[in-house]
Amino acid sequence: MSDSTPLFLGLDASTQALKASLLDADLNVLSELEVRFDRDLPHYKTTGGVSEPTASDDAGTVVAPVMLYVESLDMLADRMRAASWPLSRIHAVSAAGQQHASVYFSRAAPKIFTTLSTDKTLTEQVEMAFSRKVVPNWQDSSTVEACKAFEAAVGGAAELAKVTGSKAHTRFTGPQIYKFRTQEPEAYKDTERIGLVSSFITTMLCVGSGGDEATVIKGIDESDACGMNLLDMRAASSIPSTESRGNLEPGWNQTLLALASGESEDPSLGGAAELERKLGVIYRDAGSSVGTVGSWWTQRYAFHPDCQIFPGTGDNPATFLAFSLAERQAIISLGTSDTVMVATHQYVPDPDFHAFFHPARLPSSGDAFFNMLVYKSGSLAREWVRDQYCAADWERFNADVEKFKLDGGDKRTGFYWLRPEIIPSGASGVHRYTKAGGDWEKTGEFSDSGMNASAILETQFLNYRYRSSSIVAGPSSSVVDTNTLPLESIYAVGGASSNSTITQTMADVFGCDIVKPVQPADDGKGWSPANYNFCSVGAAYKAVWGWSRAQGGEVQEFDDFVHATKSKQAKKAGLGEGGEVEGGVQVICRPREGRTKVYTEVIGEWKQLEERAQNEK
Ligand SMILES: Nc1ncnc2c1ncn2[C@@H]1O[C@H](COP(=O)(O)OP(=O)(O)O)[C@@H](O)[C@H]1O
Ligand SMILES: O=C(CO)[C@@H](O)[C@H](O)COP(=O)(O)O
Repeated sequence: MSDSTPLFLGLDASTQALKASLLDADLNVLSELEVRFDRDLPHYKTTGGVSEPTASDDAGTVVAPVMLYVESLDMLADRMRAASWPLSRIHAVSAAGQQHASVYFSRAAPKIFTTLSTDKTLTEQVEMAFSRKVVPNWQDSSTVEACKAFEAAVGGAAELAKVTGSKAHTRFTGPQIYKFRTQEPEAYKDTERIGLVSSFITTMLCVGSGGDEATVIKGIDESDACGMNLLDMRAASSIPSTESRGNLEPGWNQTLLALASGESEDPSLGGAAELERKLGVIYRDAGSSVGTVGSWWTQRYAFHPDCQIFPGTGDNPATFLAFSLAERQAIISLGTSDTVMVATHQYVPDPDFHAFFHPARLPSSGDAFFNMLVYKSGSLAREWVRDQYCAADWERFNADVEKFKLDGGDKRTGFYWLRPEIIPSGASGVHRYTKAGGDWEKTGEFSDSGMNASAILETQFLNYRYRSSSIVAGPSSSVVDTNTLPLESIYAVGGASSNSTITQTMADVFGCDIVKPVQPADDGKGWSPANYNFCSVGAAYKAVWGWSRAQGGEVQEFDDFVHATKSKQAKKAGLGEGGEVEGGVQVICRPREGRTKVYTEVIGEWKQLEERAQNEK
């Protein structure tokens, strides 16, 4: 790499850390850095990135101090400089932020953000730029009343999902704004703008001295806006003439804005029109720059004055971008919670899961979306089974999965909802069923405790397969076809994807390949697993895509751009494809002969049992 080649930065402001990835124009990840909130900024006294609840907090309140995020930016910038990252060669930056969480800018913010001194840190200068000192975290569940009001306003959970892509969720931004406006009307009045974490980081990248007060606070990315319960995602043609959604396309739903802003309760707060103004523009083209890096960054850290800033997006949309999914491909993240993301060209709203706009589509291209399923009972539930029944040992857990996996004989299944589950909604408790010839019967414990290991994995993957089938079938299909395999391949990521018994079971249940991304090894002698932070890397891919478009070359769809650039990357590294590596992706598990049939035969009955278990006390 010569000393003048352009570099690109992706940021990920997630729950527990602010992370950065440095890439070159061929999408090679060169280096990564992070600031971990609990460890590196202990004076904010957070645990897992969030504050201890205070006596005055409502039940379920989970927040973090906004200045924690500001100070993490100061610290990250210092770390990038200390690690000798060539900041002056960074040509474009894009950020990702934890979804749903909102940041409240005060009336003083535009002035503060355009009159900063380079000699001082952000932390020393911007405290008064926020009308709310805390950021409600995505784990917050204190807005149950607001959620009820949101669903009632449009005719129920299914209707709200049709309008906004999701039923009401306590963590979503609309219900959070409703709560803030109700509990702190004066602070709401003093709020100039409301952003998401992604738009807040994007804004902070543009601050300095001498900028334009009117535009220094940036708008909200269209894909991230889908996590707010405020954006009307319906096609314009399907909106009844009696409903309006403002001037933008797609735009904020006016009924929901009126509700969140308390239009009928306290007109002095400005109603829907004022809330719409506070939310600002929606960026429809994530590959179009929102401005250049602010003078605070150029003067203090020697960023190049032409460095372009691209709209920030949510952490899940950014992770989605790191994989450029084709239709019928999915990402399954086996982390603390399990998350499934499936790409689709149809808008598939469903109260069980979330629909988002594709986070990097050309305005001229057709519809593109992804659906996301979020499960609380991911690794924590698997760990519980391991600890209760498998001597707290993954090796033993794996051996039990193999020994007791379902076959053509006696059947058993279990549901392990240790905390109230998201899908199916509100399901809780541990429920086990067996079938030896006749009907399924509820049982206390299985005849062999090792059966729990296979039961939990099989039930989790049958669940993900069943819901993936309904996404792939599209909105018009009322019956889920469980005989057809929904997916062609799955990217497995997250901590538990290192366990090959788990990924093999996933391959068997879904009947498709499980893959992982690879990149040219540092020694140039082959491929190595891409173990980078996919979220900040996905954000950086978007910055490279947007920057390349601005260079006047051929305008490509994001996914085509990433595929073409990666093949170039492989060619440059002298690496051929073939064998287990194709398109920068390595197959790690293939379904075993005869195994998928076992699951296809049982999935219908399994679904009925899931409904039964959901209704059990
Ligand atoms: N060998 C393994 N087998 C199964 N699960 C594992 C294994 N190693 C790690 N995990 C699981 O991975 C989880 C952490 O995943 P990670 O993606 O790091 O989480 P997050 O990013 O959500 O904090 C742990 O809770 C653990 O149960
Ligand atoms: O709420 C959701 C998705 O709906 C979470 O996935 C948040 O987006 C936070 O993610 P992390 O900070 O844990 O990565």
